Parts: sequence; structure tokens; C-alpha cells
Amino acid sequence: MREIIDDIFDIEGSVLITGVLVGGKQVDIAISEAGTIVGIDEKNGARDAVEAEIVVDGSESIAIPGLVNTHTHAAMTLLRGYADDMPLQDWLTQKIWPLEAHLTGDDVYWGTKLACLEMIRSGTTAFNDMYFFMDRAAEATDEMGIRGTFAHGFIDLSMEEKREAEIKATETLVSHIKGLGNPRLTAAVGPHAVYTVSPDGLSWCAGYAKEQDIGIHIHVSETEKEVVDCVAQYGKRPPALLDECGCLTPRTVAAHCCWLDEADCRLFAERGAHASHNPASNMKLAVGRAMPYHHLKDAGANVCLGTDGCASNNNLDMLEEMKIAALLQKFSWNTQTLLPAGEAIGIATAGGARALGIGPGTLTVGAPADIVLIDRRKACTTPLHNTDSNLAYACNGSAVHTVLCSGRFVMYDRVVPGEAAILKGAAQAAAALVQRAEEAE
Ligand SMILES: C[C@H]1O[C@@H](n2cnc3c(N)ncnc32)[C@H](O)[C@@H]1O
Ligand SMILES: [Zn+2]
Repeated sequence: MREIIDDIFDIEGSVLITGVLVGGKQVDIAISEAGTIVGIDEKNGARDAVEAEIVVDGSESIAIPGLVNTHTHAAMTLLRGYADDMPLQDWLTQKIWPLEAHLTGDDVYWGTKLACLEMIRSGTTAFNDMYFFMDRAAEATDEMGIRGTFAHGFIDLSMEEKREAEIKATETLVSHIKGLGNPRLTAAVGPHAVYTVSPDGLSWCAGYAKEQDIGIHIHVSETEKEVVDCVAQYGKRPPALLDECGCLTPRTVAAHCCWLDEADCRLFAERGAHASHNPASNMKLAVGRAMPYHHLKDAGANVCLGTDGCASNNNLDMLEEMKIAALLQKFSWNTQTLLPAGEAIGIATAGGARALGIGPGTLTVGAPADIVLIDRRKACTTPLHNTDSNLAYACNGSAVHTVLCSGRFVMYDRVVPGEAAILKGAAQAAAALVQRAEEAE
């Protein structure tokens, strides 16, 4: 067993997963050397599709598409538990931003390694990241073998000089990521929010994203104060302001979206913008309202799921997030039928893949082989009356057994290569960061 585990992370060959449960049926999944699903067959027919170099017995597993975390600040794992139980504006301005002022590239590297470890362990194979020193975040993600979209957190506070610096930082990051030529790593533009970026800054971000053919990642209508202040300052709500600046596009992922009204939801649908639901963060920061999922759905807008950073969640477990999303929606809008189990899984997989442009986010022929095997020998998967229900309501990340990204194993039988060194490196970086900040006080 040991030998297989050591090997399995290095082999770049075709894979066959036999007898695994997908949508209630026992199937074989064949994966090409290039990392694409090339066969899914109920009658063992996939066995013939490739002569697999690695054959994995899936008979004790349920397979689902890799989970897609569409809003996070990955390296904020280092800030996990540093500041809790505070309102958003105080939390950001009094605790988070002062500590982030002392961040280094190495901190972001270790924080992102830890984030990737945690994401892999809980079945996430792709994430949408907005933070600082993002070249180091991309380096960490590449080493861990999953997919990332990286945006420099663009904050100009309406100051010309700051704007120029953020433009440079964005351009440098985008050309760096593109230069890597790694299909798992993509760049995006990351205007932080309407309350931290001027309309000039937002317009530049929109124009640059269009020119570079990349996405936009932004926080939108997280609190009521954000909406009220925006209306007072600009005479329009955040989505309308963003639209005027060109920031609402089919490549835009908008985090939170708690305080959207029905017209905002229709505008999202018309522009093809994606709304990322971050329910744990919203409840913890008590932003006062849940995303109006029903209005977005009625309007036809794409909804996806995200955890936000580990200072406001405080983990990156997308299986947990699915349950929190489904429960928050039902409770907030007093509707038991809202966001049922299958839809909760859908926003965490297909909805996210659509938002980040990484294939269909389904287990189908032609899709990238981003596959999560969930252990069937757990309390949370026993009995299996309805697999979607077990996954959305009973399981958390600890039920994840094996994970593939682009046809490569990133976890096998709960082993992730290098785990101990990552935990040590990240703990040391976090302690040193806090010490530097305290010394500077
Ligand atoms: C990219 C920037 O976004 C900040 N950040 C982290 N969480 C949130 C949130 N819920 N709302 C707004 N900003 C946030 C990070 O702390 C960083 O400063
Ligand atoms: Zn955020």
C-alpha cells in the first residue's frame, strides 16, 4: 500500500476508477493521460477506453466533481482566529488591515500552501483568490497541484498615487501569471469593492480585464452600509455603479451579494455576472441579510459558492459551506424548499466552474478530470437513501478520501504529500507575522 501511495503522486498517466457511485449508479471513470474524462460507463466499458496506468478501486466511494471555491483570500489562513466576533468595518480597519500591512511574500506562500492543503483535504480543486504577493500564491498553488485564479487586491482609496501603484501591481501580476503558461493558474483583476476603489480605478480595472481577456473578482453589496453609502456618494446602488464602470461582465465574480434588490439581480442576469454566495462569512460578520438566492435564480443569474478568507469563516471546507448555504437560505427567506441538496452541490461545482471558466464542472466525457472520491464507509454516508442529501447535509470535508485535479492525484487515501512541513512552515510564518506587527506598535 505504501509503495502505491508514494508512487501515485508522481505518475503522469491514464487512470481508471472502477465501480464508483455517480448519481446513484455504479460506473467506471476513465481518465486520459492529458487529464480529461474520456469514458464513463455503467457496464465496465470504460475499461476499454484507455489502458490505464493506474487503476483505483472506487467501490467504497462516491465520486463528485471537484468543488470550486469562488471567493477566498487563501493566505488569510495565517490570520485564522486572529480577530473574531467584530463588525465588518471595525474588523477590517482595526485588526485585519493593520496586520496585513506587515505581510511578506513568504507569508503569502506559506498561507496559500496551508490553504491548498486544507482545500484538497475537503475536496476543493479550484479557487478564486484575491490578495497580495499573488505571484507567491500562484507558486504555492502550482506546487500543490490544484487550480487557482489570482487577483491582486486593488485598493486605491480614491488616491491618484495609490491608483498608479495598484495599476502597476496588477499589470505585473497578470504578465507574470500569463508568462508561467500553466493551464491550472489564471490571472484576474481584483478591485476590492466600491467603498475602497474609485470609479476611475474601477473603470481602469474593467478596461484592463477586457484587454487582457481575463476575469474580474470583487466584493459587492456585502453590507447595508455599503449600499447606503454608495447611493449617497454616487446616486446609485453598487451594481449600477459597477455596470457604469464596465465591471459587470460574464467574467465577473461578485462576492457576497447580500444586499442585492430584485433589479440588481436582473442586472446581474442581463450582464451574465456571477454571484458568489459566502454564507458562513456573512453570518459570522452579521451582515444583516442573506444573498437573495431566489431572486437571482428567478432572474436567471449564475450563483456559485465560496468560503471567503479564514479570518471570517474560519475554514475552507466547501462541503460545510454547502450545508450552511442551504440552511441559511431556507431560514432567511422562510422557505423550506429553497436551495435543496442537489442545487447546493450544483452551485459548489457546476456554478463555480462556469464562473471561473474551467469546463462544465460535471463528471461527463470531455470534462477536466477534477474528481473527488467521498468515503462510503463513514457514518455520514450511511445509509445512502439519497446521495445528494448525504453530501449536502451530513458530510463535511473529513469524508473526502481521494482527490484528482486534471487527472493527477493530489490526495490519495487521505495522504497529501508534504503535509507536516506545510503545517510547520505556516505556523511559523503566522507567529512571526504577529510578532512583527506587535513590535511595530
Ligand atoms: C483583499 C482584501 O480583502 C479583505 N477582506 C477579507 N475578507 C473580507 C470581507 N468579508 N469583506 C471585505 N474585505 C475583505 C482582505 O483582508 C484583504 O485586505
Ligand atoms: Zn472577501
